[in-house]
Parts: sequence; C-alpha cells; structure tokens
Amino acid sequence: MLNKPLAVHFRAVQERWGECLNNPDTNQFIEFALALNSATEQCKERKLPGLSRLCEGLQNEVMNLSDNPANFPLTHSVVSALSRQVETILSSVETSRKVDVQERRTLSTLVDVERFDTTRPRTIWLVADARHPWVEGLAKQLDFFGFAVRRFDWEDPMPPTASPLVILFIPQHEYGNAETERIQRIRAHYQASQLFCLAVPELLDPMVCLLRAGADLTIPAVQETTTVLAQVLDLIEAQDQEPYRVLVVEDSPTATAMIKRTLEQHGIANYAISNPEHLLDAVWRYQPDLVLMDMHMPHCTGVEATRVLRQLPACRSLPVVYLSSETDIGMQMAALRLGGDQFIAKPFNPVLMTTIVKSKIERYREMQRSGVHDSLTGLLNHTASKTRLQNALLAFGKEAGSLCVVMIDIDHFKSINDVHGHPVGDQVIRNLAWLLKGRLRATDIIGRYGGEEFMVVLRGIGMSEGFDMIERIREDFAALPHVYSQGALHASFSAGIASYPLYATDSELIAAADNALLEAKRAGRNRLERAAL
Ligand SMILES: Nc1nc2c(ncn2[C@@H]2O[C@H](COP(=O)(O)OP(=O)(O)OP(=O)(O)O)[C@@H](O)[C@H]2O)c(=O)[nH]1
Repeated sequence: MLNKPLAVHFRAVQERWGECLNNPDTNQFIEFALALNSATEQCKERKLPGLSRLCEGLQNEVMNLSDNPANFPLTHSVVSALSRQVETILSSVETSRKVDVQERRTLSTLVDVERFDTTRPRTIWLVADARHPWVEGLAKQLDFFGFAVRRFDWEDPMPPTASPLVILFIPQHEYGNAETERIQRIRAHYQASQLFCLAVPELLDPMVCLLRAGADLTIPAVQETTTVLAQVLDLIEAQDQEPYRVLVVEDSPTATAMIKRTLEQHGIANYAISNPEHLLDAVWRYQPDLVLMDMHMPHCTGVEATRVLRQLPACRSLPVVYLSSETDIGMQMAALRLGGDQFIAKPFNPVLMTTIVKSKIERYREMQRSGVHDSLTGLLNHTASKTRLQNALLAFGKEAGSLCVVMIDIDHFKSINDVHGHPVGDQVIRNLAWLLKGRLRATDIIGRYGGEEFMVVLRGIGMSEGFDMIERIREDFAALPHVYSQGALHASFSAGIASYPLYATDSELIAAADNALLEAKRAGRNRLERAAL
C-alpha cells in the first residue's frame, strides 16, 4: 500500500485542483503547481518514475500557463485537457496501490520478505518469448531481489488495471513495426510504468523510433543483462536521505514567512535568522545544506556575509543562493564572483525557488557523498566504514553495549574475473552489496573494505544472533544466480565474525574478524567462522 505521506501529497493535488476549478485565477494555479511539485518529489524519492514524470509534465504545463496573465480565464478546452491529466495521475496512484496489494505474490523462500520495503510497487513485467536465452536467468535474479516478475508473450493481452514498476521488452529477433506499435499501445495504457527496451541495435534510427513510441530507456544489444539488472536496481534503490536543511538569512519577517512556508510545503527543513551577526553560530549549530541569503540587510550585505562564510574551510563549498530584487547585471556578477552560487529574483516564484534549492542541495550532497561512498556499490568506502565503527564504539562510552564486526571475502574471485571477465566480476560485487543492503538493518554499517572484501558492523546484537544473521546471508548468496550474457554463474563468500566487548577496540575487532575469515578460507571456503578467544 502507498504509505501515508504519498497519499497525503496526492490528496493535496486533488484539493488544489478543485480550488482551481472553483476560482480559476493565477494564484490558485501556482498553488496547484506547488502541490504537483511536492508530489513529483515524493514520487522520485520513492522511485516511482512514471508517476513523477506525469506530475512533472502537468506541473510544467501549469507553470507555463500561470506565467502569462493573458492565458486567463482559461478556455474550456484547456481546462478539460488539464482535468484529464489530473484524472490520469490520480488513477495511476490508485492503480499502483491495487497492484501492490493484488500482485504481491509469495516470493522465493530464499527472500526474507519482511526485509523489503513493500510500500513501493515491486512488480516487473517481461515481454519476451519464454525461450529467449536471457529470460530465465533475468526473471530468477529479479525474483531473488524481491521483485514479482511476470512474463508475457509479445501477443499476450495484459491485465487491464495493473501498472507495474517497470516493463522490460526483449524482441525475439528485432524491433519491427509490430513490436514498436505494441510498445506504443502499452505506453498509452500504463503511463506510470517505466519502459525499458533491451537488445536495441546501437543505431540512431531504431533508438529514436523506440523512444518516440514511449520507451524510457533503450539498452544496446551489446550490453550484458547485468546492465539491465543494475539499472532496474538503481531505479528502485531507496535513498535513505535526511530531509534537506536550509538556513534562511533574511531581515524581513514577511519574506521570511513566505520562504519558510514554501520550503515546508516541499518537506525542506529550515531555520531562519534575521541578523547576519548570528550567521556563523547558526551554520555551526544547524549544519545547513544551503544558505538562502537576502542581499540587502541593515547590518551587512549578503555578499559581505557570504565572503565571511567562505573564509571557513568547512563552508567553502556550501551553496549560497541570493534572494534579491537586484536587477543590475553588473552588481549580480560582482556578487557571484564574491562567493554566491545563484540569484533568485524577488518576489520569487516558489516553484522556481524550490527547484533551484533542491538541485543545488542534491549536487552538494552528491559531492559530500563521493568522499565517503564507494562508486561501484554505493556502500561506505574503506576509511568511512572504519570511522563509523570507531564512532559506534565511542558512542558506547562507559556503558555496556553489544556489536559484531564481520569481514566478508568473495571466494575464488580471481577465477570469476578470469573466466567471465571483469564486468561480470563487478556485477557479482554489486549483487553482494545489494543482498547485504537488502537483508541488514538501516542501523548496521556496511562497507566495501577492499576489492572483493566487505566489512559489516551489526549494532546492538551479540555473537549468537549476529552469527545466524550472516549465516543466512551466506547461504542465500551461494544460491543466488548471477546472470550474464551466457547464462548464470554462482559464487560464494567466506566470513569471520568477532564481537564486542570480547574484542574491545576497532583494530582488535577487525584483526580478530580478519583472522577468523582466514580460518574460514583455510577450512574450505563458503563458511563463517567465529573469532577465537
Ligand atoms: N572485477 C573486479 N575485480 C576486482 C576488483 N577489485 C579486486 N578485484 C580482483 O579480485 C581478485 C582477488 O583475488 P585474490 O585476492 O587472489 O583471491 P580470490 O581469487 O578471491 O581467492 P580467495 O580469496 O582465496 O578465495 C584479484 O584478481 C583482483 O584483481 C573489482 O573492483 N572488480
């Protein structure tokens, strides 16, 4: 079922639209666009690309209309067209909800269903001949990661109500007219789904043709099925993101109230100060992702305050966006040269402001993340996982606590690379990362410690529970088929586990788990060993 916040956002879209119909002036339409904007963001966060695309399209249309007062009052045909789009969006939301309830089927016994986030629809349809060499492996692997996969022949009718997360197409020979028309019809019916065409020749014409028919992504014939899997997994990966944090520096109470309201409507946390004298203190205490800075304040100008901020090493790349009625281009350029990132004209357009704020924060966070995350798996890198372990131990202080450190290493990985190639080896690493992310808790620390070595810190549990948890993952990993162009391969890992407080420091825990891992390798691999006392 859709969880509450998403339903709330779509109710707001419906209500705002009702208000537009009752009182069709520009302000109501801007409010409607704002509601669509929050719904779009919520859909993106929940990896519902089709729905977010529908909301975004309507939002842009409404903004274009609102920008020109000459469009008002709207003609009957414009209002009907908008109404139809609203209906499509709301029925797609309803369909997603039904699909989730009706089509959640019993997953493989290997999959710990409770661990998956069932608030997102996880249905994938595969339009392909059952005998196609990719079908079996691809379906098996998607199923393993918790998706409900359903296959259709190219000619099969599709269920009238369901709107799956993704529809994958694999042609028997090539994408001819019949296939393209089929995709076009499916696009028209399942607007909220993401359509991926596999095995597309790397030529401009067929790719354009499929994109025109409504495909979202064409995956070249030369690419491995692993690429498809990686793209599907990336699409739905939950982004465990903290709410964005904006510090507002603005001396006008009216402007502050408007800014705060706009940010709050978009789920952006914020804190406002009216006097730039408190800027440094507020930055330290609030740790914002962005500063929205008024240009003209009594105590000092926004540009001067930004220059001060830029003197602090921790704030050199913190985005600063000026809010200003400044129209002099020379002044604007001077202000940007002195440390600001962007201007937003006052009175500000709320949708434009939140779009700028969000995109700047996304890039800032991405930059921050790249320092601590591993690019292949998205897990913490070596240094960051060690630091997190140290912090977890520090947090215990003098109080008793329990924790386990596990070192994991994929078995005979060199021969996987040698036999199947480096890209397939990379995919095996990614699959293990996916399995760990899917099975462990949000509070656990998961890092890629080296090439094919991972470190896991299980918080708040002792040896016996930790051992069982990793044992289950080990068994499941050994059973997981890693799909590639010539079929599927199997891999395994060995692991060693050590627990706190038997080993008290981070280096003792890591060394003990490492020794146990060596023991597991010596004892034949595909096993988990406890650290010796
Ligand atoms: N594909 C891929 N290979 C990697 C990566 N990082 C390291 N490797 C390879 O991983 C292999 C590790 O091999 P070894 O340490 O000799 O051990 P092993 O073959 O896994 O055997 P055992 O650990 O003894 O079971 C090396 O061949 C590395 O080149 C990576 O990011 N991607």
